[in-house]
Amino acid sequence: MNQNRREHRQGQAVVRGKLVPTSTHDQRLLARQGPSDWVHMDPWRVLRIQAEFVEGFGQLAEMPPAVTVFGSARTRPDSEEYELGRALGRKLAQAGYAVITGGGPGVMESANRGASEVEGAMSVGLGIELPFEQRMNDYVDLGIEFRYFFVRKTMFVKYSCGFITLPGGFGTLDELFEALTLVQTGKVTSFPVVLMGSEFWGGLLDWIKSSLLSTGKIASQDLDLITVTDDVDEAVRIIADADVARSQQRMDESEAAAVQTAEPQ
Ligand SMILES: CC(C)=CCNc1ncnc2c1ncn2[C@@H]1O[C@H](COP(=O)(O)O)[C@@H](O)[C@H]1O
Repeated sequence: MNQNRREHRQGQAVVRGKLVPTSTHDQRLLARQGPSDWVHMDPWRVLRIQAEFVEGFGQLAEMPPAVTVFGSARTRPDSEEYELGRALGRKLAQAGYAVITGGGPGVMESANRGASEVEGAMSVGLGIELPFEQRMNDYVDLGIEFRYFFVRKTMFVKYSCGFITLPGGFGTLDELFEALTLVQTGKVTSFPVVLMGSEFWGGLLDWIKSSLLSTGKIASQDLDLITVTDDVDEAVRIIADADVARSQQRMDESEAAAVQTAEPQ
């Protein structure tokens, strides 16, 4: 048997050899030009997208409180950043959090690896179908493969109580700024966004202040949405403090609702 045949994961399926497609589901969905039969299939595609949401929600419904760790797919296992991600995954798991990543290599692998080293902890990978071969890293206990980036992103936000971002490239920046926009616009509340690596992120923060803040593109309180640290313990503490604040807020809200119901109309 040929062990070197090309392999590709499509949702729950694995295809090999000549069945490996030349494009991904995301690419086909986003392609605006081309034969018109693709366009006519879009309404049907919605059902597949819907199924992906159903599958994701179903698989993740029983998750304990979780934290998502983002960062470069290209970080090497012998680097300091990898060690940082591994230590972070371990500390988050020791604090009782499940660790969610994109399930890929680099920082994702390091955080999953750290979590997997803690007895009883849960290490989750939410993978994405990409045009080139890749596989879920070995340290994932629960792995779910998504066809569509936007479905996967919903899962990261819905099932975690904060994001911690290590150094990364475009993918990491996309995830970081999406999280910040959701918090800034009040779509999610009490949701900490922590950047680890002050040297790496320093330049971006300077630019945010010198360009975005100084020209009024963001408000000064928006800067408070981001915390930068090099300390793994501090990163975990920020997440845990926000958790306490969120629980308190929920208790206050349900008490207020109970008082309102009890009051005579
Ligand atoms: C070697 C290589 C590039 C593999 C790519 N394999 C991947 N597998 C899963 N998630 C990914 C992958 N690449 C990018 N991402 C997503 O984008 C982020 C990293 O992108 P980047 O390397 O910073 O821009 C991750 O947090 C992840 O959610």
